[in-house]
Amino acid sequence: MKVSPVNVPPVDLRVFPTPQAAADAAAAAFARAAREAVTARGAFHVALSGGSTPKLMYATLRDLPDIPWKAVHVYFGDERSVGPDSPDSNYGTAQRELLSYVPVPPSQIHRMEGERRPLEDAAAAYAALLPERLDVNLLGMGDDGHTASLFPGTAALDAGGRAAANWVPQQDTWRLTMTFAEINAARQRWLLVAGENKVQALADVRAGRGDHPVSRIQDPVWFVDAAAAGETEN
Ligand SMILES: O=C1O[C@H](COP(=O)(O)O)[C@@H](O)[C@H](O)[C@H]1O
Repeated sequence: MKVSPVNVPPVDLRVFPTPQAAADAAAAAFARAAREAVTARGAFHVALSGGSTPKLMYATLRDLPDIPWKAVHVYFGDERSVGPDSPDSNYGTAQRELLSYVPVPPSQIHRMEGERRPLEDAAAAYAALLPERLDVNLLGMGDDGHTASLFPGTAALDAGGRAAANWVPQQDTWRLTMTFAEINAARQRWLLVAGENKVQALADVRAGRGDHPVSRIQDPVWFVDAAAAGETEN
């Protein structure tokens, strides 16, 4: 089934001069959203993304004051089919770069069990532990326009439910991923995107071209560096 892009202009796209400036802005937004959610509902439910882009944001976040970490509940938008100690684990990256520095109670950190087999059981278990509604879903975008582990042409693009196991032929591997239904049910969706290698996919999305999975995210806030936005000077 072909779904029309939904985040074509006008979109909330914020462009920053450097990857660090984009990361700092996303970290500041995280701190603000956490305080607001805790004030309003007593907890902040946030899903983190994988890949390398969020590392700068994590490094900023761990030093920001006034984040109510004890009321933060952490989830993941996707995971590789590996255990938590693998260098490829999205949970492992978040643990090393952020969670080991901040006082989030371990019982409030909910990783996807990438080592579990069959992987469908891990997806079902994850769907069952997700909160009623995430406050913020922090996502990234690959240079092929994938987001979470929703890659172009893969079955999970059209999966129902909240989480799915997804065969990704481009990577010759299985992944765990939140579904678009779950991503779009969050109160807010943020895309943190940096690097020249993302420029074509982002230009396509902004122009409403192609069928990039990331285009199915409804009303995202984009935190983008100038290189990804194609705004660097020659
Ligand atoms: O495979 C993945 O890729 C995307 C983008 O990663 P990046 O390294 O280019 O930042 C990421 O958002 C996703 O969570 C991850 O598993």
